[in-house]
Amino acid sequence: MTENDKRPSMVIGYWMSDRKSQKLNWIEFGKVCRQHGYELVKLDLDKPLENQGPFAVILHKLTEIIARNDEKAIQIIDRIERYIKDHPKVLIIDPLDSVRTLLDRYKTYNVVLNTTLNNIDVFTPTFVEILSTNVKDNIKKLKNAGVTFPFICKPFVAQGTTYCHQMSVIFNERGVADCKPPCVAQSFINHNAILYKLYVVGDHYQMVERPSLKNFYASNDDRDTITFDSHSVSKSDSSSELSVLDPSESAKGSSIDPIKLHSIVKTLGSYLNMSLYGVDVVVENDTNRHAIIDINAYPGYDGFPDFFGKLIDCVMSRRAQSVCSKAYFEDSGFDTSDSSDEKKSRAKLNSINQYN
Ligand SMILES: O=P(O)(O)O[C@@H]1[C@@H](OP(=O)(O)O)[C@H](OP(=O)(O)O)[C@H](O)[C@H](OP(=O)(O)O)[C@H]1OP(=O)(O)O
Ligand SMILES: Nc1ncnc2c1ncn2[C@@H]1O[C@H](COP(=O)(O)OP(=O)(O)O)[C@@H](O)[C@H]1O
Ligand SMILES: [Mg+2]
Ligand SMILES: [Mg+2]
Repeated sequence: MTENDKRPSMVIGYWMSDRKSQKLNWIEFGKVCRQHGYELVKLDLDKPLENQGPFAVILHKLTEIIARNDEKAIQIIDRIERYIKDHPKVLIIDPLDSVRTLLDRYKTYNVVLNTTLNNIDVFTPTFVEILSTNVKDNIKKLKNAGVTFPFICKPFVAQGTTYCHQMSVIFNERGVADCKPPCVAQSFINHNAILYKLYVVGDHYQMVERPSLKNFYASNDDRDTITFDSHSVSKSDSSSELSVLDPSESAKGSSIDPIKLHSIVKTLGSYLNMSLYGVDVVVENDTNRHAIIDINAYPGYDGFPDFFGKLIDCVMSRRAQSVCSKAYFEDSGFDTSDSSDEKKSRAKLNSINQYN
């Protein structure tokens, strides 16, 4: 009998950085898993996964490896993707293609743009990708796209690198030279320095309030670009001077609309095909429109009550869904290991779900 034969049938293979598992106190999740009949096993990314499973679920935060994109990282991701392809019954939280979309801010904003959220005054501020250092061309591009001053420049890569949270606020044409391509330029939305973070775990979500950037206004060529690291502004313990409203401005609170938050979660979950994600929302002063400014794969969940309880619940309900849909389509003669059939089956399932 080998080590693997002794294991219970339901193993959750997981990977995240040691830093993240320590922060989450991940050992406790092992206990929760055992109470629900699962065993939690950390993946050894340097070895074939075949010898480490069999896995019922793969749960991961691989953003930093996907974003690294060097030879070794590519090899690791290839190995994982091959395993997933060869074992179509393994549930993956979350699919790597969905995570890749969220690693690219430009793609992410386009996803939001194409949802129906606009109908309920939830929007993504006007944005454009900046790929060149040619200031004249960039000014033209910004104008054509309708990006207005001030705007915020964000690195293309959204997560998993040291530079991806380095941003700048640009006030005038002179400042356009400070854009560091490849980046996304996005109109700045004044929101009285309050950020709402929506943390999502499957069907559960929680909103927490965080500090954010103060209101900014366009300024003729006299105002210099502000550069900042977002992690020094919008963490629960941040106290940046960039969050202090000017004395002339009243700190009237914006009113967050719980129905809008609910719609954001219900809508984005299916568009993104993600179970573990976070959405940053700001409420525009005066209009009260809700702007989605950032979406993060597997965020920090700081302040999320009973995170592990909700996580195991999410794993179990996603498994139930995927077992049911696979069984249904195997009965109907679909080859669920064939990705084109998988797409067809998903489309069919979606149409069935509309009637349930
Ligand atoms: O560690 P935290 O709590 O700051 O979590 C980070 C998230 O913060 P949040 O929970 O939204 O306040 C953070 O969200 P923001 O982009 O800061 O809004 C990222 O998701 C970050 O991921 P990565 O390290 O860039 O891959 C997250 O970092 P990881 O810990 O997941 O690496
Ligand atoms: N369009 C915007 N308008 C106003 N403030 C913004 C906008 N986009 C980002 N911010 C501010 O910048 C911070 C970082 O931006 P975000 O897109 O969330 O990047 P990160 O992935 O680094 O968290 C936010 O927490 C918010 O304070
Ligand atoms: Mg953010
Ligand atoms: Mg982010």
